[in-house]
Amino acid sequence: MPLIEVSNLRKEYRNHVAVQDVSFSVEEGEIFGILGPNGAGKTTAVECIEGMRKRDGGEISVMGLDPLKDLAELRESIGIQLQQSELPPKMKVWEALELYSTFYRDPVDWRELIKDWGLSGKADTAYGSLSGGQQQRLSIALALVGNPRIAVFDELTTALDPHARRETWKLIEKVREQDVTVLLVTHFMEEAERLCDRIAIIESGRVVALDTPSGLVSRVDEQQIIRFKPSVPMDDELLTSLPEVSSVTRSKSQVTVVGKGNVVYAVISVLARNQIVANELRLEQASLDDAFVALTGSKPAN
Ligand SMILES: Nc1ncnc2c1ncn2[C@@H]1O[C@H](COP(=O)(O)OP(=O)(O)OP(=O)(O)O)[C@@H](O)[C@H]1O
Repeated sequence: MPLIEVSNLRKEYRNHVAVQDVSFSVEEGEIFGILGPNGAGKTTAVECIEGMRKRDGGEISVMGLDPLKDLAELRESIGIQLQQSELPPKMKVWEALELYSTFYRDPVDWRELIKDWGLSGKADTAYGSLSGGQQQRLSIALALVGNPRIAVFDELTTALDPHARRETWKLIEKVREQDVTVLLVTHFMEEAERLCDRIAIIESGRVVALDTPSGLVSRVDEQQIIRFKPSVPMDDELLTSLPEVSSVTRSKSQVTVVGKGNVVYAVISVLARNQIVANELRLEQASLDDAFVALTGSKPAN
């Protein structure tokens, strides 16, 4: 039985529908990703699962519990990451952990969490004096202090530099190794590809695709991507008029053509007929970025 089951979730804010119709299920032990452009409804959907917001329609079951009816019970089993502004800057690491321990019936020993999450020696440090990475580790430790079976991380790495982001990925994997199922909201394609067993891509409040990272990529796999720098200025119309070509975009002097079937032959032939040489020609396979663009029409975050 799935640990989390969401069916036809709907949530409106006044006259704006943030989540139209979202369904997915999360199996025990998974890192399940929710990916989508800004404003797609990702945070609203997970907040309905956590019981932080009341849904307007659909069904949610978290370990058999309904967030609308069984909130107190649910809070015992779901660890929610701390938002940046939630702790007073002068609160010490041990004070935060001890305070959070009092919220739960069966907390783990926070002294163990301090060791596990690399905060030894920082117990007496004020939250505001921790580095970004240390604050992130404390945020994870606080999510785990109630000994949850599920942890929800929403944009955990957004504010971090690429190095700290990669360090945090190791921590998220470590959370899973401790038998905690992870629901991960992210903007980052690389993060989703690296960490998630399955990903739901949400756009405009709907799930537009749900699959493993490689399953998502294979949906656009028959697409081919050709990049080159034309030897002379050229009109995009030459390429967009080809039936094999689905899009032509430019970045500085580079032309990127996406198409299907015999698109490589078609493009090279039309360039040759017009005496255009394709310099620095590269052919690429589809990636999760391309899948995201093809499925949502939006550019992924870098
Ligand atoms: N409290 C609120 N009141 C009114 N509208 C809201 C509220 N919270 C979110 N929205 C709107 O609902 C839509 C979905 O927002 P949500 O934060 O769930 O999206 P998201 O996919 O998490 O976006 P982001 O990636 O930018 O965080 C957006 O149009 C947003 O402006």
